Amino acid sequence: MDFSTDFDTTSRHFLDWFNTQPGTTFHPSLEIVDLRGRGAGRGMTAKVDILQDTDLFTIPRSCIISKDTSELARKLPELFDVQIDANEKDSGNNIDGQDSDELVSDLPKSWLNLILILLYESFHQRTSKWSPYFDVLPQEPSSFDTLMFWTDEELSHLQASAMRSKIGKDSANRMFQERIIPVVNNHADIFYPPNTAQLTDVQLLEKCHIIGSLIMSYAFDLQPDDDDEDDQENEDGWMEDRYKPSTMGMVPMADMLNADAEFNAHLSHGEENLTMTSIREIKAGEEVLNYYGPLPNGELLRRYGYTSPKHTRYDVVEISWDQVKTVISETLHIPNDPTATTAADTLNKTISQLTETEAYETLDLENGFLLDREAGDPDEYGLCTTEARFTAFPEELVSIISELVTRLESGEMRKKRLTREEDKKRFVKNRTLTVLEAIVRKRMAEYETSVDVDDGLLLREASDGGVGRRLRMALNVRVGEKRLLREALDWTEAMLEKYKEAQQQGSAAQVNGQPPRKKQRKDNR
Ligand SMILES: C[S@@+](CC[C@H](N)C(=O)[O-])C[C@H]1O[C@@H](n2cnc3c(N)ncnc32)[C@H](O)[C@@H]1O
Repeated sequence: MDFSTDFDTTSRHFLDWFNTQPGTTFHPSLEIVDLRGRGAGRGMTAKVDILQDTDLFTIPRSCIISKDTSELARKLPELFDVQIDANEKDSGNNIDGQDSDELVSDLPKSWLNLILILLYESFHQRTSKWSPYFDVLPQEPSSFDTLMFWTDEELSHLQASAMRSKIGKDSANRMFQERIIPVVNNHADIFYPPNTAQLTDVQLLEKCHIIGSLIMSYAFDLQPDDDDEDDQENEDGWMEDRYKPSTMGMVPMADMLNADAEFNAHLSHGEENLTMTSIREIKAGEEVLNYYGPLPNGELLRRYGYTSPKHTRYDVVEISWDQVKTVISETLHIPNDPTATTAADTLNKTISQLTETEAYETLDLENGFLLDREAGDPDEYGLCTTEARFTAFPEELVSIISELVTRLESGEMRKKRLTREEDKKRFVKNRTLTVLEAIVRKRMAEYETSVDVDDGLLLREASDGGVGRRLRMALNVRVGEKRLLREALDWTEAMLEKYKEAQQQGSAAQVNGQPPRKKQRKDNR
């Protein structure tokens, strides 16, 4: 069988099915295309130029798979009536920035509901009204490139990226075993069609991972109605289409769009329908693109299984508190404290005293710190018009290091006879920058290869595709992080240089102003 014809036939069946659903619309200038050649699966392109503000397609809410439409919710209403726990309320689907173990145990009810619904619907796929839709959805582990499905060897190519600790496979297993598998087994008569073999727990667990990953990369949050929800928009008026507190659902056709940091389509949520609209002109042959939010490439890879050069502007590097503490202990002069046995004790004591103060008591050091760029938001046409630049370290990080310098190096300041407030401030700033520089260098050293080596590998990939898709994406993530560290280092060195100049000018000003006598005599000789 011709592989691509099969792919196109499945796409066509899906489109035909979509067009026969009551209330749907699909603009005749659009087509579903095969983008596997560039690792992007199915996507949608414009056949001719499409004007801004054109309705591209409309999906009635009745066509969405959710608790409002699935038979499962009617057959087992008790599963869906459960009140949302206080700690789940408004956690929405926002799983940003959480570590793996918190990640899944806190999974909101809307995710759990949709996992159960999709298990039910996929078991009844043959008779389901969504059958042609299921045919275009990935249903095998091999269809996913999200980090959950990478081998340890593949993950090792991410080197020192914090993404490796954010996959959460163990906690996902636990959550599926505790909150999904027993429900399916206890209601096997409903979940499985008559005369079908039940899955073993091992098979169910694998299926849960597939469905969980499908939801992560395909599902939408269903806002009640855009008109009622104006206040949920961010400053630029962009509501990201995922990860908001609400019901989750699978939205046929909307999820056939790929996405990028620059995009040209937007999904609005009406009372009866969801409508995808062009937010600027889409030229013939151009891909129609949605927006997943300002995600760094590592996060894009974890959730969606791809990386994009346009998302590099949102790249981040995590710095753990342990790393900060190690550098502080290696860089600052820790004074002798008769009540502490070692320098490490003195440092710990100083940190405890500091974090007990009002200014720092709410700071959770164990969360670490995030380096990123000032990247701005896409404009109303979905374009990123400002250059993304590293402009500062996180305020809390700078503040805590400055405080520790002030407390730990007061003896150094005395030794240097720094009595004027401005001299002390300059000293603290300088030492803070020195610590920050050392932190960045240490973090850089954790990656096994340099940017140059990685660039060489990426060049090889570009010329002969030699390194493979997953290694290329891992390279994109780790190179992006290293470039950000490089920018942070350049910025820090430039600031240190500025302070050095200011210090020199400061001492020159002292000489010109009220110079110490001894020095003046010496200079005059
Ligand atoms: C909502 S689906 C989009 C349709 C999908 N391409 C398909 O074939 O079904 C999201 C998935 O599409 C892929 N994708 C989305 N945007 C992409 C892009 N810019 N480049 C490559 N793959 C992309 C990723 O695999 C992602 O998990």
